[in-house]
Amino acid sequence: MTQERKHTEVAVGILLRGDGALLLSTRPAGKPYAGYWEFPGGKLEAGESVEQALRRELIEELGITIGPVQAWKVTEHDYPHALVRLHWCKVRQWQGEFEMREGQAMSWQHFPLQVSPVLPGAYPVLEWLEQERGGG
Ligand SMILES: Nc1nc2c([nH]c(=O)n2[C@H]2C[C@H](O)[C@@H](COP(=O)(O)OP(=O)(O)OP(=O)(O)O)O2)c(=O)[nH]1
Repeated sequence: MTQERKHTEVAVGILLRGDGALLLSTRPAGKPYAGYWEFPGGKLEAGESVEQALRRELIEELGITIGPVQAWKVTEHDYPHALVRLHWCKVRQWQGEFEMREGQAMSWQHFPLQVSPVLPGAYPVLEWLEQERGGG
């Protein structure tokens, strides 16, 4: 019998600064793809909405409290470790000082990105963001 792989639901934040820069951070040691650059976020816990998960994850990972969350796109990526459904949200306001609570590195980036490698699940969204900026 074939079994459908169950999706892992993930909330991902695209933090946009006034000058158009976006925030990327590295995946902590011990996780799949450790050291790869990604947008901050993480898996939904039981009973959580995308927005609730994103608020929780950004406090846990970065120490910031986010303002309005704009649901933007939904993508899927099939990794060896998981089939993920990524719920991409734009965030333009937040409060608090950035603290890398999981030992990550962070970087505000413009296109073309100056960091690599980036998680493959983020490629489509990076392309759309770049197009929005008239970059190609
Ligand atoms: N945060 C984030 N995850 C992404 C991106 N692109 C992408 O494919 N993913 C995938 C990688 C992981 O399989 C999944 C996120 O899960 P995770 O392991 O980082 O989440 P988590 O912080 O809740 O992890 P955990 O340690 O609590 O299990 O989504 C991205 O840009 N940001």
